Amino acid sequence: MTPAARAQAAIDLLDEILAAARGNGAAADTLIARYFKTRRYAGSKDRRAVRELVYGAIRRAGEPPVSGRAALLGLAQADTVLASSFDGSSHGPVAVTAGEPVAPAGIAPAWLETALAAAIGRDELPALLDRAPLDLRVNRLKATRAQVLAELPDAEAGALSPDAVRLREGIAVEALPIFTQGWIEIQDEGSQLIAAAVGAKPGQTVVDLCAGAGGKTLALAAEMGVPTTGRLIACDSDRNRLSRLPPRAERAGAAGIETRLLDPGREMAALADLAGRADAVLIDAPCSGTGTWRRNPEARWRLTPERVARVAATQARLMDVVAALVRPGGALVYAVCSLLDAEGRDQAAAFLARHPGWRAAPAATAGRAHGDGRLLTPARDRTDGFFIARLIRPC
Ligand SMILES: C[S@@+](CC[C@H](N)C(=O)[O-])C[C@H]1O[C@@H](n2cnc3c(N)ncnc32)[C@H](O)[C@@H]1O
Repeated sequence: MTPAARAQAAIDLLDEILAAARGNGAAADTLIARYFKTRRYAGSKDRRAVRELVYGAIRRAGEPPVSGRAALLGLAQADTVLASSFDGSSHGPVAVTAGEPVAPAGIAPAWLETALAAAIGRDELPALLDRAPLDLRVNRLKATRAQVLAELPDAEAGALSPDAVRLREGIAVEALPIFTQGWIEIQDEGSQLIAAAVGAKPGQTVVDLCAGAGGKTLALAAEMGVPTTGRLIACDSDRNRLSRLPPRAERAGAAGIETRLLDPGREMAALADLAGRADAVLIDAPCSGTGTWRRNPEARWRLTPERVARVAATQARLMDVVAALVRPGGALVYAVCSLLDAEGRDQAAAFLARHPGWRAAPAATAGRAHGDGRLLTPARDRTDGFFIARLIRPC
């Protein structure tokens, strides 16, 4: 592909990504993969170059641009080579006309910038869109961090989690023998700290309420040394996600994890037998994902105040419902990969106000104190953005 043809491909993709953002369609990565599936003439260098253009344009535009072309013209403002590809050549973008819309540069839609700046300060906002490193979690059930580092000469030990290994450059981790043998999982170092905040121990009963495909469940299993005399119960309302957990657990050597599919709004129907019996319950709650823009920068084009309010209502409901599972003196660990106070600090404070006698305990050693929990941010902690609170039921 010529540079101009690559630019036109990026414009077409950006149009698709914008339409998906408006209509709650597929993620950018999925759309890019689909696009190239039907364009076999594009070689690996073309794909990489188009992807760079697409993500560069997405990262640069805080507000959703009016079109893919406006997004790429915005990126071209600081890139003369890209600007010169708007030359009207065949397969390339038509030449620029006077007064054409150009997407303004920005971090996020204005309402989100204001809300995030209130939580973390304006200085930290640009790092929300940095390129994320690739973090791995060493599976203690199968290997030590020293063994994994010996297999990955370009990796370094993570600074915050004892199991973290960080790669500066993305590599095809899933093709590595140490992956197929279950020594490692792909997991952001901040996510590893959420699992650690649960403080799960052998012999305990631990519930992972929103386990998804089990990223944190497997970290909990490694802490508990499964199989043990304890119980680890992974739940989710999404059958597909939850069905991906058993094969991962098998690879990780984490036998004995129970899975339970929950009916949203009727979660306790499947959990009643555990009432008052859990040493710890982790709610890795569904959230707006404002802390993960390093990986999904177009997610900020999808958010609306109404969406945040909806997800916040679900978070509060889940906390109230499953508090009943926690035994006296046990812990409810609440976490979101969002930096909005409406989903983090304010949720923990409102829960404590609604549940007299419960108290907040230290949730992690990393990050900064924020209300009744802790906040991890890309700028200060070099992790995705998270809020974590550890709430203790009265004895
Ligand atoms: C942040 S994700 C969890 C990620 C997962 N813990 C991990 O480490 O990979 C939130 C999860 O909450 C689930 N969820 C949403 N509503 C739920 C509900 N009412 N009960 C249980 N899970 C729910 C979603 O399906 C999603 O998998």
